[in-house]
Amino acid sequence: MNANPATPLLDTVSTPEDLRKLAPAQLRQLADELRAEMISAVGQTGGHLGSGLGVVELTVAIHYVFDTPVDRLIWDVGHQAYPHKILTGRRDRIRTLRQGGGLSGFTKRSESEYDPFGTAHSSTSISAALGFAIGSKIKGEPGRGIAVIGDGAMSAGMAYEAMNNAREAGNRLIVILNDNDMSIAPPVGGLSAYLARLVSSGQFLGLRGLARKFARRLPRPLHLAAKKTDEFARGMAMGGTLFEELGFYYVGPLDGHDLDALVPVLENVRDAGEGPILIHVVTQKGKGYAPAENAADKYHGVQKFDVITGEQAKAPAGPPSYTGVFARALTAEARRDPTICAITAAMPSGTGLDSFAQAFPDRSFDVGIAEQHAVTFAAGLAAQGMRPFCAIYSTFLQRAFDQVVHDVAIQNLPVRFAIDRAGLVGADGATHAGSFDVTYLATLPNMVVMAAADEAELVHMVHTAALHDSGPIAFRYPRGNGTGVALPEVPQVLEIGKGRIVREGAKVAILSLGTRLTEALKAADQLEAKGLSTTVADLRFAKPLDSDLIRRLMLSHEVVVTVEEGAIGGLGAHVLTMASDEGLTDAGLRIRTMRLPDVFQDHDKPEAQYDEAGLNAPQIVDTVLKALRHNSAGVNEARA
Ligand SMILES: Cc1ncc(C[n+]2csc(CCOP(=O)(O)OP(=O)(O)O)c2C)c(N)n1
Ligand SMILES: CC(=O)[C@@H](O)[C@H](O)COP(=O)(O)O
Ligand SMILES: [Mg+2]
Repeated sequence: MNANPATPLLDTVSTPEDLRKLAPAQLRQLADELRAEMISAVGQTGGHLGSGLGVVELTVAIHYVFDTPVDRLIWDVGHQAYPHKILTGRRDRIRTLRQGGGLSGFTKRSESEYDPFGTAHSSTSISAALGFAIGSKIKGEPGRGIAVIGDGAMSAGMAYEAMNNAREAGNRLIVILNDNDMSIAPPVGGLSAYLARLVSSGQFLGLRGLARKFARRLPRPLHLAAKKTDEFARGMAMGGTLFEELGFYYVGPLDGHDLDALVPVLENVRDAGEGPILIHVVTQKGKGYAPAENAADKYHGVQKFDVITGEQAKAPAGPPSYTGVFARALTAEARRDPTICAITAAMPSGTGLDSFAQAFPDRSFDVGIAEQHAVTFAAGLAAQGMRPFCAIYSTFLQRAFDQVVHDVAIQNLPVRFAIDRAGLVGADGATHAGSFDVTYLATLPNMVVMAAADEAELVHMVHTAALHDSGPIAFRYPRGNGTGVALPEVPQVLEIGKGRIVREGAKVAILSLGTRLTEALKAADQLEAKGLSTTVADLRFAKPLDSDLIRRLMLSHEVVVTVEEGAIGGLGAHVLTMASDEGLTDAGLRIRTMRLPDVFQDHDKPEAQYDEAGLNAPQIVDTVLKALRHNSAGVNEARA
């Protein structure tokens, strides 16, 4: 018991070992203190709030009952893991969340032994937990795989691939379905309706009902043991659930905020003979904090906020967000063209399609966390003569690469890809960086790949994509706000594969793709101040390249530098390939490609990330100067 009641219990709990010394009766107080600490911390840092609030009791109960970190606990997506981080030795750093050098906003192996697996992209937890479970079983080591997965994450196919394979793990795999009837937006699809039926069909299980139902689900020896408890009553048979059909013992639904129900069930499950087991807990996203409970999005992602009022810090009024510009441009296109429709994979607000859906509910589709399905669904729509816009963050589109190749590019279907969060995204870090879309798309035959240099260009690209019926086309744009440039009254149709000269010079040419254009122009000013006349081109297209423009600049300038917000294999690679194919590099032309470094960059502010990546104006200037200092011995000083 807590020696000094005046001391908050949370102050006595640094790790789960400390937690497990508490009496069950103390867990309620601990959970309340944990919730308060999380609200206080996120009020100062911003981040993901609603999800973590909903799993405070679950976090306490899991660490209380199971032998973490020997039992491998994996939080699907990981955005709900702040209470987990506070209870696993990171309370002292919780106010560094999502800041440069601070804690990650998701679970991360390098951060703690209590984070056995990094998460952030959804629906990976069951597969990973299965891996841990089978691994420890084969090695004869103790330890289970415990996956906590949300109802939203359960809408992704990968979760079923894992469950289909789970029988191998026996009782070493435990899946806890955290059903709060929310994704980022309200959940969609048949699964959501099914879970709602499960929850509504049986009352929340109290201990008696649980002992009854749970006992019925256990293999005979344990069933008999359960029979002895004074709680046991004649069991009621629960109709076979989807999960039981997949080979899981289904336990639930139970109240995920009731520690008196959670702890005994988890203890039973811990000691159960067979498996795998799926425990269905029902929680409330935003639980315990009225501003979150009352918000439509349950405060899924928040800015810093006043914990008393819940009022979030407002970003200073500035240029419109790229997301908002995209959504308004697409809505205008859809007014003009009834075949235009839009698809999101559970990110209606993040992609701006929530506003599109208000205007065109019958032409807007939220398919759940199902990017692979989203792409092939779009391919089907396109094959049927619709003009589908698939709006998926760059990083999440990675999950559907084969669908882009196999179902869209090979068939040359006119699917439009609106790729938001292109480039470095800041606080979400490496898992969410939009680093690879130019690399993985511009390599595909038939694909057209555009990158908007500013919000006016984005309007033109939405229009160009809307009218492009001869095959797939993608346009990318970053997280955050535009440059403040005036938006066009009338969008232009851009000529496919044609870039534009933004600034005329003579000695140095900077070939920019996307929003690095601002830094390229700053660099040109600095180079001009050093007497180096600099041309700046906005190539607009990574594929097809504007070969005429690039050739002309290469034949008339001494140094050519490409700059892009993407990894190797993107614009620079294509320009170098074109130059070498045409022998343009034979005459000693100095070409340098500037791109994201070959590392996964941690979270920080985007401007700091681009500084670290070496893609800001001073680094562009430095690259040019080093290229000009290239000495006759052929040793490139740039490497020095
Ligand atoms: C592959 C992928 N697509 C989209 C997202 C964006 N995303 C983050 S959390 C979330 C909703 C998750 O819902 P749920 O699993 O129910 O968790 P909850 O927030 O309700 O706790 C989504 C769509 C993601 N992380 N990964
Ligand atoms: C956890 C998750 O994957 C999403 O909530 C993501 O963090 C949203 O990113 P944006 O904040 O860029 O919309
Ligand atoms: Mg949910």
